Amino acid sequence: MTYFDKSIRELNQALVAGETSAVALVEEAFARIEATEPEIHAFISLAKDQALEAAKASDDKGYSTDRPLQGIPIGIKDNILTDGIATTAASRMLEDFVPFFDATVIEKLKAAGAIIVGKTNMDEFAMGASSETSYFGPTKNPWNHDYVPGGSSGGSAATVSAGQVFASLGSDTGGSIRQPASFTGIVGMKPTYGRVSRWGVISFASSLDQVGPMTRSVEDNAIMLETIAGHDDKDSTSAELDVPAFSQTYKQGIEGFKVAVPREFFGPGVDEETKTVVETAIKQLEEQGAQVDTVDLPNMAYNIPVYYVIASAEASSNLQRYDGIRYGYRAEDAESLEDLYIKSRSEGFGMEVKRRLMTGTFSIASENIDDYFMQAGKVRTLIKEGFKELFANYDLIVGPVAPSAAYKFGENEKDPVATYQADLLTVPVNLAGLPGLSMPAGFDQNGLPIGIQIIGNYFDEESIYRAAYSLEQVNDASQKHPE
Ligand SMILES: NC(=O)C[C@H](N)C(=O)O
Repeated sequence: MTYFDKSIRELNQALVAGETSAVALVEEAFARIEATEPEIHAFISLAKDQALEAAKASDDKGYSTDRPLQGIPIGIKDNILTDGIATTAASRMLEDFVPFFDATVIEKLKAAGAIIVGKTNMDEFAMGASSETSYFGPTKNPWNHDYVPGGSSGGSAATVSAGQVFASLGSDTGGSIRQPASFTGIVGMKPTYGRVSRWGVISFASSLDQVGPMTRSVEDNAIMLETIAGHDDKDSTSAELDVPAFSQTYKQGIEGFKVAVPREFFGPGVDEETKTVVETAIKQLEEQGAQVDTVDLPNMAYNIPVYYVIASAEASSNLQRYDGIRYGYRAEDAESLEDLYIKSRSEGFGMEVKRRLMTGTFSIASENIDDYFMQAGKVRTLIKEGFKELFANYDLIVGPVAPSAAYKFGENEKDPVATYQADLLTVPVNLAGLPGLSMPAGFDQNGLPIGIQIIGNYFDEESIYRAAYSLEQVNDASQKHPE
């Protein structure tokens, strides 16, 4: 019997009833990984021995319905530290780095009994939107191997979409959970900034980064977020708020919810198929009891420049630690200290990372900071204000996740700015620090998934899950899976 079309709760019931075991689930996960991985390449490293050991311990302990994640095989993005399992951020710089402690989110997942099968592929240091910038080579889209799975959490998306594991963790700085979820037809949640601890997560842009779950259903997603969320003394940006019971309230419906649809989310650059699919899904939300209004969201045109100034500036500061001395890649035959810095960083970082570090360093140089970084900060405040005004009157904001479905490999390679511009619908959510979810809404003419984005007010992931679940009941896009 195969369990790979089952939800986490169904698996838990099967484990409680003794119909299967964690060892059987892990073995099945690895059988599927061995069958599909040569084509898909969702993982940078696998941890079969550790996973089987954890599965045995889990089976010995026994199961109960209040521990839904116990015994469930999951994947973890390779920028989240895992004790004893290599964590590379898909960079040559960290190729040999094996952490000796777990990130807080990993501690929490392990405490809940989840079983880590491996570390998923990604764009190098999470910089990219196609997983093509990985030092270890790209991940393929399980729906069609000629197409990218999105990024930067492309491996986490592909492994869940391909049914290798039941859930994964991704990180989202400017869309890195939501866009690959959209491209691979799964559910991806970027929680509110501060909802989930980032202690032990390799920093990219600290005012934007958030960790979140990627799953095949809304219910699975709510279970995962409930497990990883909450205040952490080790991360001063994590909010001192109780975690709502997301996995209990998601079925409460959306009768009377006020939903805003910004005109700007359907502007130039967004293709017609995407608009049609998302508009149909919005009608379905209306049929479920939501009151939908078309609105204006000002300052949308500034999102991309503001994001790429702020994210790159923060990256240039965060990535200074990779200097060839403390840890990470060290170039051989350096002739001086400066030479060591230059050679190690030149050889250890890939093209896209270097591009961000150079533009980021430029925008915080003393002669430029007022014109670039400070200016971007001011516009960011205006962008936040725009959302705040909408949320004074609305419960949710919805629109597309990305301007199109997945594209073919190599399509954006020569034009990094085109790749940046495709982030236009996801980055405003990070700039404002709001929660946003992507879920399947339909398909394009090539049969590739198209997602809808549901954005909530600060720390209101609950309303997002309620809307997402309501839509999941009437929209059949979530029912389809790649062959
Ligand atoms: N990291 C992300 O969230 C993805 C975004 N496309 C970036 O490259 O910055």
